[in-house]
Amino acid sequence: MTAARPLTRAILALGSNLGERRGTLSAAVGDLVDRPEVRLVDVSPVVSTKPVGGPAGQPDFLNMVIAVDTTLDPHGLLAHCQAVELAHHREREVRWGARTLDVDIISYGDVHSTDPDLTLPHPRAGERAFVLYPWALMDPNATLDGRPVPELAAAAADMPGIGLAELEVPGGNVSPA
Ligand SMILES: Nc1ncnc2c1ncn2[C@@H]1O[C@H](COP(=O)(O)OP(=O)(O)OP(=O)(O)O)[C@@H](O)[C@H]1O
Ligand SMILES: Nc1nc2c(c(=O)[nH]1)N=C(CO)CN2
Repeated sequence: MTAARPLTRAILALGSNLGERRGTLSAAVGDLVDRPEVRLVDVSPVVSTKPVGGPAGQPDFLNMVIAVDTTLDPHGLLAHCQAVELAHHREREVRWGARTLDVDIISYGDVHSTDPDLTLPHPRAGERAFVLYPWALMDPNATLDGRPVPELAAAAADMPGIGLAELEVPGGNVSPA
């Protein structure tokens, strides 16, 4: 008999700038936690953000983050996130191009990895207000590599393009475990 993996806290970032963005984010949160190995711990507000990088003329994004506790290993969690992207018709054509749904793993416990298929923490998270700002709203005490997320958010270059999209969030805020 194999021992069950311990629960690990992971931070996932979701973004959508094509289609019915709010409905997609809401459904994706449901899909991400619709298996016994993944439990929803916390949900950020949804923010409206200007596209950073990628082709010009893209629509604005809605972005949010969630915290989950999971018994999946890091690659199992990545495969699950990618399956949820595919279920929402995510296509990979242009780097940083418009997409119905993007799900990135921002952190997985305190695991560090330089594997290009799964770099942890996410290599660009510390500069991205579209990740840091909703994360700081969800958890003002959060840290990324030992640095306070609210400070990183305030310093992020894409901050001026950001605003709260709505305070009603998919799934509603749930209490930390
Ligand atoms: N922490 C991570 N979370 C999600 N994907 C990752 C991570 N680290 C590496 N990857 C790899 O990045 C690849 C490209 O992912 P994706 O198409 O979502 O990139 P992107 O969202 O366009 O850009 P970015 O990586 O800058 O967010 C994935 O196939 C995945 O294997
Ligand atoms: N505003 C915004 N810009 C982006 C986003 C995103 O989610 N929001 N995702 C990207 C690649 O992951 C690249 N640029």
